[in-house]
Amino acid sequence: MANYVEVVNATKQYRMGEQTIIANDALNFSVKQGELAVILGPSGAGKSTILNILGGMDSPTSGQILVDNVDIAAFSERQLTAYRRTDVGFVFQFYNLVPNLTAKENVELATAVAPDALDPTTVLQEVGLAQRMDNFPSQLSGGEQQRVAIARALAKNPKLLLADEPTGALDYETGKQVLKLLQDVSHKRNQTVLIITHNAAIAPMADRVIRINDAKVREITENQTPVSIGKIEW
Ligand SMILES: Nc1ncnc2c1ncn2[C@@H]1O[C@H](COP(=O)(O)OP(=O)(O)OP(=O)(O)O)[C@@H](O)[C@H]1O
Repeated sequence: MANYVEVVNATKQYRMGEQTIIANDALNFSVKQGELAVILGPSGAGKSTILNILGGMDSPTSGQILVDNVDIAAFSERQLTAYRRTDVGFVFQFYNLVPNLTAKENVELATAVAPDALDPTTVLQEVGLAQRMDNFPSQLSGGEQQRVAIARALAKNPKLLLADEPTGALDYETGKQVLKLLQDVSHKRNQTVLIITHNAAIAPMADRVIRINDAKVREITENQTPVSIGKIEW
């Protein structure tokens, strides 16, 4: 299968006065369509930097970022805005839902601007929230709020689903349920999913594990038989 995401010599430098910080140092990796990839590394390794670049929220200093054969590193601001709106679903650690909108309205907010959007009700049913659509975020548990956030990301029918420490704010069991949902989404819908985490224990659930440390890719492993999240303990 062809590569769907291809990161080629991607470098990101930040200038801080006299100092230059290299957050990503010539990263090379690829992800195939429908794969669940985990980008693993300790704090400060450069994970958020590359995820933000893949999400069109930042651009690399040099290198190519091919998504579905298009180099988004060469995009103008206007093209990046369109890319963020239609091609990327983002899931954050702290959900980032709009508090005075219901679960369904939060999803509708995203689908309203996405041309290939899916039906919000159907997607909310799929993530197990059929009974909670008219609830506000404050009436939902952390795990349920994260499901709304995943539904919001999925309903755009994005090319990429990106998740930044999606279980960081959740307890162990709830975190596992959210990871299972992301694994199901990837395998059942052929949705390409990238998760960044510092939790090495979840690596066996991924089709591909990209280990990053000190701004560089250190190791890439492909799991031919990813483990169901239910079988992983940490
Ligand atoms: N806007 C910025 N300006 C300057 N330096 C930055 C900026 N963003 C990130 N960095 C630096 O780049 C390096 C990589 O940061 P990044 O946030 O990508 O790491 P991370 O692996 O996501 O860490 P964490 O798990 O703690 O979020 C760090 O040294 C960080 O201080």
